[in-house]
Amino acid sequence: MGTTTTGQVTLLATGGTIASRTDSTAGATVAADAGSAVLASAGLSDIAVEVVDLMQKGSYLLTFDDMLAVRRAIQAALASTTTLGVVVTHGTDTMEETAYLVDLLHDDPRPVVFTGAQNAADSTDPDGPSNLRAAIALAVSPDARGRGALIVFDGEVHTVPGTRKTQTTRLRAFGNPDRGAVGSVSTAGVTALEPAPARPAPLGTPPSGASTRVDIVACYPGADAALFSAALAAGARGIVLEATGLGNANAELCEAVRKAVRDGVVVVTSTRVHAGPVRGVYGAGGGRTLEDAGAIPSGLLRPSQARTLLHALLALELPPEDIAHHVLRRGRLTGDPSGPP
Ligand SMILES: NC(=O)C[C@H](N)C(=O)O
Repeated sequence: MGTTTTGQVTLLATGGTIASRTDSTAGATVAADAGSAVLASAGLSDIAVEVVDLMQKGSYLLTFDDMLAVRRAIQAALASTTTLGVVVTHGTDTMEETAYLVDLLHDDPRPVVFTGAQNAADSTDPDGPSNLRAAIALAVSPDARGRGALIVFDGEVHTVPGTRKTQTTRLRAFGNPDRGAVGSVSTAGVTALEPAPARPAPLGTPPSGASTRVDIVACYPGADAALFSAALAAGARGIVLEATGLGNANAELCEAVRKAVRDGVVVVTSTRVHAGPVRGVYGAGGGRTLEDAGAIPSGLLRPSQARTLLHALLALELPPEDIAHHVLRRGRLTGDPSGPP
């Protein structure tokens, strides 16, 4: 790897395809390997790695509180002054949510690097070992300090806001359509990163998010307010709209949003479009009407991360004005050219 280090990396294993094998009788692929097996697959001998087995799950099974458990395990690892950085092995489906929650709360200069795999550990061409080698190289790199959480996958390094899973099968699984990758890690473990951007102050860590319900409601041609109302009836304190285009809905949904906001529910408008900011431009049920109804535009955050942010802010019991401030500010942090953070 070419890096001389004193200290160790903590490998926090949570499951995912990087730890998965296919059961020949059931024919299904499930998380099966402990962290020690995941580490052994990387074949590293020149760096001390301490393995912590936190869970063994496909990331599609995780709850908000599982993600908070990842945050707490990172804090515990960083309590040791000899820990240089933390690598989290994680399923790819919801890595963008866990990494974003960790990034929002991270209050230490040492790096937390998320990685995983597209091909299972027992496949003919597993990508987990090379991704893990890159993640460990990044975790010990002085260049990675002060950047919060990072995602490394297929040699690319991403800051977390705005980054998401963009491929179901190809090895380059993650992308940030608005700002691109911020660096790379070579197969020899050499890291090259753009200068670190300024980071906002970390949020406090909520004790739990289990009693805070936040739903995502999709907008599409002909959508009525039935699903939005069902979310409210189920107890949602926050709703993220996966709106169309610049962040548009329709008159019926806007009316439902107006009533919900009046009742204290926080509504955030995101979009189903790949890239670009949400903007309140259109009336008659569009994004401008949604803003008038009290919905907060998510900037460049897509529904998965807008929901994670809203969940954290509501679990922290912040007042609605503060929630709006955080959503507006952090929605711009992914590189929206329309304004400074
Ligand atoms: N590639 C993956 O890791 C997908 C997996 N099903 C997960 O999210 O756990």
